[in-house]
Amino acid sequence: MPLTLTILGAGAWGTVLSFLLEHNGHKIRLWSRRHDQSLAATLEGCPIIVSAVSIKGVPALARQVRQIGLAPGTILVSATKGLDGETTCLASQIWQENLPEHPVVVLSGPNLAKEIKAGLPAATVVASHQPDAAQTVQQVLASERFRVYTHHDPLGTELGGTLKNVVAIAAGVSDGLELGTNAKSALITRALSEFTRVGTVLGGKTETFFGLSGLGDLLATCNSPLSRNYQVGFRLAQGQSLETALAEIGETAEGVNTANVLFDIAQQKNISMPIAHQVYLLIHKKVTPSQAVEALMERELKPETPGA
Ligand SMILES: NC(=O)C1=CN([C@@H]2O[C@H](COP(=O)(O)OP(=O)(O)OC[C@H]3O[C@@H](n4cnc5c(N)ncnc54)[C@H](OP(=O)(O)O)[C@@H]3O)[C@@H](O)[C@H]2O)C=CC1
Ligand SMILES: O=C(CO)COP(=O)(O)O
Repeated sequence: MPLTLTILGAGAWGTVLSFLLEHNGHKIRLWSRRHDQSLAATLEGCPIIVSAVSIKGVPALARQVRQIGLAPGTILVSATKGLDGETTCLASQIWQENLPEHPVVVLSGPNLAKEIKAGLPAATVVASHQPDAAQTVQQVLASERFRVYTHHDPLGTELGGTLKNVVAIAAGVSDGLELGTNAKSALITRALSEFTRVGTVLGGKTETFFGLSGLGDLLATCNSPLSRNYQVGFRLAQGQSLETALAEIGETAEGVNTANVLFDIAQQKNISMPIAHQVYLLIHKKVTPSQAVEALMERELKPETPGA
C-alpha cells in the first residue's frame, strides 16, 4: 500500500532514499533545515520518518521532533553513520532517548549514494529490537534494485557503518601513497579485527561485524573513490590539508569526527585501536601519511588472532 513518508535531511543520502521510496510508489516529504517548511507539518500523518542528517545535526533535530511529538506507533528510521562528539552516542541512541515510546530502526549497509542513484543494484540492513518495525521498513524500502535484510542487532549494525568510515580514510591514504593491493588488504582485514574489538565492547555482536553492515560496508567504502571518507585519506596522502580536502569534497565525511570520538572511547575503555589511532594522529597533523604507515608496520610482532 502506498504511504506518505518523511525524510529528514535533503543531502546526498536523504535524496537517494527518497528516490528509492518514490520508485516503490510512496509519496515523500523531503525536509531540509534550509527549506522554508514547517517540521511539524512535514511530520504530521507519516507512519515512518527517516532521518538522513549528519550526526552533528541529530541531537538538535531529535529534540525538535520530541517537542512536536509523533503519533503513536510512528517508526523512526536512522540512516546516519556517526558518533556524537558530546555524548559518544550513535544516532539511533539519540533518537531512542528522545522518542522512548517509538520503534527505532537502524538502516546501514554498503550503500554509496551515487551508485544507487545511477540505478545500480545494492543491498542493505534494517535492524531493530522490534522485529515488526524492521519488517515494515524492509517491505516499504525493498525493490528489484535495493535488497533489504532485517537484523536483530541494531547497535552492531550501526557501529559497523560508523566505524568503517575511519578505516576508509586509512584506505584512501594507502591508495594515495600507492602502497598496493597487499597493503590495503592487510589494512582492511586488521581494521575489521580492530573495529570488531571496539564494537563488541560497545555492545555489538561479533557476527554482525562480518555481515553486510560491517565487512560489506568496509569493502565498499575502502575500495571506492565515490566514498567521501576514502577521498579525505587519498587527498591527505597527496599532500592536501584536511581543511582543503573537506572543502573540496563539499559533503559530509563522518570519519573525521568519528576518529576523534573513537580516540576518546579507546582511551576511556583502554582498547587497542592502532589503525584508528594513526588516523586520529594524521588528521591532527601529528604524523605524516608515511609516518603513519611506518608506525603500523613497526608495531611489536604478535600472533594473528582474526576477529579479536
Ligand atoms: N552519501 C552516502 O553514500 C551515504 C551517507 N550515509 C550517511 O548519511 C548521513 C548524511 O550523509 P549525506 O547525505 O551523504 O551528507 P551530505 O553532506 O550530502 O548531507 C548532509 C545532510 O545533513 C544535514 N545536516 C548537516 N548538519 C546539520 C545540522 N546541524 N542540522 C540539521 N541538518 C544537518 C544537511 O542539511 P543541509 O543540507 O541543510 O546542510 C544534509 O541534509 C551521514 O551520516 C552519512 O554517513 C549513509 C549511507 C550512505
Ligand atoms: O556510507 C557510505 C557507503 O556505505 C558512504 O560513504 P562515505 O560517507 O565515505 O561517502
